[in-house]
Amino acid sequence: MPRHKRQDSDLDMQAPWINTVNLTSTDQPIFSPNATTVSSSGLTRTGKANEQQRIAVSRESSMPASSASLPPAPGSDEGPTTLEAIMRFRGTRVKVKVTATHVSWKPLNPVGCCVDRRSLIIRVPFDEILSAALSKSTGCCRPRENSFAVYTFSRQGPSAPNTWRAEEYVLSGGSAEQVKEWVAAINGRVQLIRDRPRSLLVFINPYAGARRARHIWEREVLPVFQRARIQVHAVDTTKQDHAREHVEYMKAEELAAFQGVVAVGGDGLFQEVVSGLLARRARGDSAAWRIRVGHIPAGSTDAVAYTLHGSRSATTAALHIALGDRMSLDAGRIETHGSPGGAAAGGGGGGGGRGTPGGVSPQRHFVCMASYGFMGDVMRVSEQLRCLGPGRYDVTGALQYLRLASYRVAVSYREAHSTTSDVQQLCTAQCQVCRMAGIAIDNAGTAFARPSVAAVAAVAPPSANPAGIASATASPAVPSIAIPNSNPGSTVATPRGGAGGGGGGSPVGASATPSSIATHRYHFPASTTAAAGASFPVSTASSCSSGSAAVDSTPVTALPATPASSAAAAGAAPAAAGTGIDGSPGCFFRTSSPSRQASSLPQNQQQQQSPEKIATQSQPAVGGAANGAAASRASSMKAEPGGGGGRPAAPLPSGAAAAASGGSGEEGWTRVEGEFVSIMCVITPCRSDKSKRGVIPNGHLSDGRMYLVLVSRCSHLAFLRFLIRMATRGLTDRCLPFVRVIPVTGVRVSPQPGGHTLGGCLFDAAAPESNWNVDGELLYDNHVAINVVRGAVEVFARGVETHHGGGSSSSCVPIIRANTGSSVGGNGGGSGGAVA
Ligand SMILES: Nc1ncnc2c1ncn2[C@@H]1O[C@H](COP(=O)(O)OP(=O)(O)OP(=O)(O)O)[C@@H](O)[C@H]1O
Repeated sequence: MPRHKRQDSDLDMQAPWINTVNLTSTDQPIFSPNATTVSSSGLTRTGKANEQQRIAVSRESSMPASSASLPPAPGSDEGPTTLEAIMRFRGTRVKVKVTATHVSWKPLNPVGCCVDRRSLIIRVPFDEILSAALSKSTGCCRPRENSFAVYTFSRQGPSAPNTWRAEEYVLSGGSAEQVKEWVAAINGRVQLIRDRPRSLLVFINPYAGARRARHIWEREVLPVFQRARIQVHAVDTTKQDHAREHVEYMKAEELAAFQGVVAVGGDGLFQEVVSGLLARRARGDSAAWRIRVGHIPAGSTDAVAYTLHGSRSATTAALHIALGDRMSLDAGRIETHGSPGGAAAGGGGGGGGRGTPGGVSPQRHFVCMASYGFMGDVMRVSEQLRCLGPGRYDVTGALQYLRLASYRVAVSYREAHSTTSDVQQLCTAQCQVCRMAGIAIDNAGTAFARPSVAAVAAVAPPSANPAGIASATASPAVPSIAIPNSNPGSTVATPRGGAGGGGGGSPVGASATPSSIATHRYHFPASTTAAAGASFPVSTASSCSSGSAAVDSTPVTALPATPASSAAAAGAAPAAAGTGIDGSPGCFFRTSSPSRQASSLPQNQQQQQSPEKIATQSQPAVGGAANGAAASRASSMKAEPGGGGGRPAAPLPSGAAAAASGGSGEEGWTRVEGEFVSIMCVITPCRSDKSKRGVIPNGHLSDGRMYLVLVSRCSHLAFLRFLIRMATRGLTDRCLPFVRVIPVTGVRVSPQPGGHTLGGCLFDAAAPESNWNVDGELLYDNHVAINVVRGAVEVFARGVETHHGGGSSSSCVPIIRANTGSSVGGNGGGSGGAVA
């Protein structure tokens, strides 16, 4: 057999050297300061440490050109050099070193003027190495024999620091024995790194994007996984919801065999995997907690991968997975619950298995954005034009721009705490905002930092897990808002779902009445972000005045959601304590119509004043009475013609009044009603090719907040400015006079009677309402409640890195290695990492 053939097979060998190296004595563990005790014979007691020991020993016994345990360089924190040898790299003699943290080499002698010396100076930390293997490469300047490859990656430099490419550095040693020794040493160290996945379940959507998912998988991803010695179980999806159902209903022991689930496709496929995992967790399956999710971008938009990695490169995403990156990611949970019969309007009778027998409010999760209005319209039409491929979004975007419909909607939101530093700090790999948010909430009762099964059960539909409800009630730390199911017949229908009639849907049913569900709420201080923009005629007042974040453990009655129940509560309520208008503390506040408000506005805002009406209230929610009072006050204020506070008002149409009570009757909730071109809930920065900095550049991956973006009815020119702003610089509060960006933790949206207005030349009578576009998937019920689930899933990602220059492969700022072990600076990082 030719030599290189034999070397080929070495790639798949799992540390063959372990049982063959002759052990001699040594007195210290070499590769990890935390290694286990070394016995007098030089043998360590655990398998893991055994490897270390053998590596340590082997370097003494068989390295002709090696020098053992050199003293650390002055000022070095990398420990002693454990291996050293003279080898050849790209035809040049180099001195190669292995320390506790990295492998490095540099030329021994001055190189010729035609050779870039910097390209020969390489330093690769172990946690950036996939593996080492006897080299199978042959080439004009690569020796066939006695060489080995170090598989790692490099960053593309300042222009695209977050786009990585796989690298293979080939070093040739003096003898076959020496080369094997080095391969063993490097692999032994790499295997000590925690959290590297060993086995992955992979879903490939062959129809995603430009239908290149299979190609991308085979050409770009599989080679990386092979280099990292990851076993894969790949499944081609055959229908919509295939991945979700597979993940949700596969046996627990089967799932437990994997460290992660990877979606090769678009955002929709990723969302399916997340939904499947969360559904398992809601059922109390603890195995689902340790499963990480990865996204290989092969879809049309790929906002998830772009947001997580700052790049849309499939190789980059594969490398993040292979390196075992780990971080928590917030998800938005969107529940439909409002429109009688509306949920079924999408057809499909259950959307390929997403139906919910028993009429439980169906849930969807998103990790980028849920949007109603413009984006929903774009998605609805583009789903019918999938034959155009990814370009369909441009076509339908242009059509919807011409149409420019605005929709009458009531929005209630619960504002989140934010500080000036929060809104100035970008979410990068070492994001302090996300970290501090976790700490703050941990201190407040370990509520969100790592949601317990009970916490998830508490947000599940009531009868799905009665025990979960009990847990939530008993634990004051669970900050969930229970959404009563007011629409027993509601289902989510999906565009391509078959007439499933609910088959395969979540096996839950609703039996508890809203009032039986005890919930607990956070109280956050008033938003300084909102306060900073005082010229916008929207009240920043809310009941969030309790100072630092704290958990209110007082059970409160779940909100009435139906117009009927809200109206009843309103009628029974005594007057509430809201006083003062336009700046008066703690009371209702409303904006007047553009013409009435104009005199009190700055010049630029007079031109394009939004028509929405705002009602907030700040008195504590004490159940239906307060809610009703708030509703009744809000109703009268909204109908009041003068725009000032406290004056008598004509009653609103019944629909509007009912909607007011549903949202504003609770402490900390603000209600907005108006005509909007677009409503978006953005939970992460939401980066994509179309918005490279992100829709919300200051959004965070795991801070427990999302951003409510309200775009009021405006002219075509104004909306074009909005689109350009979103694509180039991203959105901030009041970046345009008709745009609000509000950090929130909960949102409820109800389309209002009055339907929509077409601002443009295209008439679309079939769409009096828009649709929710949830990370690229359509929802067919427009009455929704959206909440943040902090740290809902763990993903194979580290966040966007900040480039700091430098010439080697590691040219970015150091990353918090939450996923790596011991000497690489790891700080632990959750569960699941297995060391072979
Ligand atoms: N084999 C299949 N046939 C039909 N639909 C599928 C199949 N596999 C997955 N799907 C569904 O197709 C939808 C779109 O898939 P996906 O998100 O992967 O691609 P995309 O829409 O082109 O990309 P993006 O979401 O980034 O725009 C998802 O709802 C997914 O559930």
